[in-house]
Amino acid sequence: MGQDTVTRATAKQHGDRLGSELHLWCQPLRKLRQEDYLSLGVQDCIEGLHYGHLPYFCRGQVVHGFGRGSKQLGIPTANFPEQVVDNLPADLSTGINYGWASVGSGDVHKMVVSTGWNPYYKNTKSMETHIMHTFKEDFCGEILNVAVVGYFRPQKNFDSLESLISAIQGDIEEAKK
Ligand SMILES: Cc1cc2nc3c(=O)[nH]c(=O)nc-3n(C[C@H](O)[C@H](O)[C@H](O)COP(=O)(O)O)c2cc1C
Ligand SMILES: Nc1ncnc2c1ncn2[C@@H]1O[C@H](COP(=O)(O)OP(=O)(O)O)[C@@H](O)[C@H]1O
Repeated sequence: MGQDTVTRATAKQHGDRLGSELHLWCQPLRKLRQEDYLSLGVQDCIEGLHYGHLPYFCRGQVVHGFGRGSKQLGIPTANFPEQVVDNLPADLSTGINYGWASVGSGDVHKMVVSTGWNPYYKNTKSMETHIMHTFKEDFCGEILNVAVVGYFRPQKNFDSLESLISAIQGDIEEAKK
């Protein structure tokens, strides 16, 4: 299946949800070569299309989370509001995914995103995105756009904060490949 097929299928699948915004998301995917697709998990995308959940596009206004990302983990994560989390499709697995993100109409960067109940903290369901970019300022209140293109692993419990941090850093390294 060629890359145009993936983006057309994606556009058809998600067109109603995102309307005219969608073509913006197809651009970074189109620029990639076949081997980049595979390393980014486009095989996952292709397989995901059969199951109807990947790639998954969503956007929402960034809200404050539980205030632990920067302070406890040293890894800031932008939280989606309840409406976005509550409207995630039932067939989108919880766990750790990766893909692309932009803030407002800014540049598109790689990202890792964690969706679920954070077994280490046992909180309410959240969807938290770490964008692999250094921002000059906090962007709480701005619109976050994400394109989830692949899946890494389920959320896990850990016996120490250090182990949780090390797992997240491993995900970030994996997403750089
Ligand atoms: C890539 C990534 C992987 C994560 N993996 C887990 C996990 O396996 N288990 C878990 O309890 N939380 C996991 N988290 C969620 C962190 O616990 C969460 O981001 C942290 O609690 C900060 O939340 P806050 O921004 O709402 O304060 C992960 C977060 C990211 C970005
Ligand atoms: N690279 C980044 N990825 C995600 N959020 C970032 C990043 N850089 C700065 N931020 C900011 O940090 C905030 C998240 O910080 P965090 O400490 O996890 O707090 P909270 O739990 O209150 O959301 C985001 O809302 C965003 O404004």
